[in-house]
Amino acid sequence: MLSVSNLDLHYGAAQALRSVSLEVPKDKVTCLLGRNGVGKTSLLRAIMRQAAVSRGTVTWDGQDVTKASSEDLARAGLAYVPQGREIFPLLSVRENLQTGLFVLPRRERRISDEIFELFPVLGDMLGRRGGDLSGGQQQQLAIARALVMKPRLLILDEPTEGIQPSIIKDIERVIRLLRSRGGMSILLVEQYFDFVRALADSYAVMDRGEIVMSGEMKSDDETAIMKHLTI
Ligand SMILES: Nc1ncnc2c1ncn2[C@@H]1O[C@H](COP(=O)(O)OP(=O)(O)OP(=O)(O)O)[C@@H](O)[C@H]1O
Repeated sequence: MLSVSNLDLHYGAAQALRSVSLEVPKDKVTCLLGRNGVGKTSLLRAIMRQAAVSRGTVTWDGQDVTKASSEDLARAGLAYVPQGREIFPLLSVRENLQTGLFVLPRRERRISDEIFELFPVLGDMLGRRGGDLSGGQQQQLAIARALVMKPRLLILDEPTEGIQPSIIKDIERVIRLLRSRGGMSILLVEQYFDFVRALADSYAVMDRGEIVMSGEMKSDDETAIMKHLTI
């Protein structure tokens, strides 16, 4: 389980996270919701040690990882798909996928067939340059590259952003499959509530740097959640 307690994060004088606490239970899908600019990405970057916190702790399976390196976190089973995907545009699809292999023991360093069962389109495009893929295909590649690492926690930052509906459906199908298979926790950041409604086991809503609501995903809470997502 990932456990975040009382995180504060500042950009200069501006405070982006205010005593944020969040739990991501084992083998469940937890969704972090909130409007633009409320601090969702900052929280993910703090967890992944891409941004320095001014207070608070992050533990993973009971170990304090607040000061671990990004590489240690990857080896400990955390994989992060950032917003905007950040695939390598000049590398081929195969080479992009191979960049995820470094965290695995040497004898396990191969891309499993399962990746292409989840994302058949990537199997047809192995030699294509990442930068030549459509936005939706790049998102699939970014998720696949994270899955190559065989993570125990998959962190996805707005995977539906700017993606066409048919590929959103594909990504939803993959998350549903990973969830039903077990062995992986998922932390999904979204603004698009319709996407998470049926996928999430639990949720947290952020507003202005704080968690303002959280709990199990129940239809009773939808109206209150929506209030925080609309302007
Ligand atoms: N590197 C940075 N330097 C200064 N301010 C930043 C930086 N990154 C984010 N911010 C500010 O911190 C606040 C939280 O931003 P953050 O990106 O975490 O929000 P978000 O909820 O993920 O929004 P979005 O959905 O647009 O990504 C915003 O006011 C943003 O302008």
